[in-house]
Amino acid sequence: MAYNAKIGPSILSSDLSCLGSECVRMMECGADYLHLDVMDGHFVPNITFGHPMVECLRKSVGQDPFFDMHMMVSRPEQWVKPMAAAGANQYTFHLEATTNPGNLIKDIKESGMKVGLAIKPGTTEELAPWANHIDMALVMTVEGFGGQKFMEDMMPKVSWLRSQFPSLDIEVDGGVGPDTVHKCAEAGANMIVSGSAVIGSDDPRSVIALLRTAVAEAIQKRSLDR
Ligand SMILES: O=C(CO)[C@@H](O)[C@H](O)COP(=O)(O)O
Ligand SMILES: [Fe+2]
Repeated sequence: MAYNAKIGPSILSSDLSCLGSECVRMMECGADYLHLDVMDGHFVPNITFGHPMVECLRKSVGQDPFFDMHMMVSRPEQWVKPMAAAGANQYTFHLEATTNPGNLIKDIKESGMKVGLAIKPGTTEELAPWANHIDMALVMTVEGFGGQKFMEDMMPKVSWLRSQFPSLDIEVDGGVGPDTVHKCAEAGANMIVSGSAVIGSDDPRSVIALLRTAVAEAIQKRSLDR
């Protein structure tokens, strides 16, 4: 079991006029990484930001914070090099957005980034053939934008992936917070994206600690059960 509990606030839920200081605040509150949602208004209905913003953020927060780029874009191939140059650490693309995942995985690795592969709620076992070639699988637990209700019916997908790929980093994203994290952790997710529940809280440090404890306890229980 090579994976750890990691908590990544989705900074889209923060005051976007202060993104740099919000990123720093999340890291100071104990975040393990930062989850940055890129939406192009085509693959999903909303628009957020692109690589110029990531470049500014990297300059503002320094080299340390790990940027997990959640690329909710059509044609993810076109942003690999710009995102790598801007300072992204992991490029998480959607399986639904490409006809050639193998080439894209290769390009991402050659650009020096880790590879994340995301699936929308309607996509299931299509991820499996790629699981041994990626660093992380992202199981979406909402459709398309922040602040929505957690889809518990995605948990069998997480459990199945965990049973098949015992060492893979598995991330969940969408509606995850103190009320829903236990279900994710028990199913086998170890990377937790949380936007509104962390950033909207008066005490983000405590929420991050609670999320991490829930995942760490589930990991420990799983290792004892083996
Ligand atoms: O990718 C997405 C939404 O599509 C997310 O990263 C959300 O931004 C998470 O926000 P919450 O649902 O946790 O508020
Ligand atoms: Fe996301």
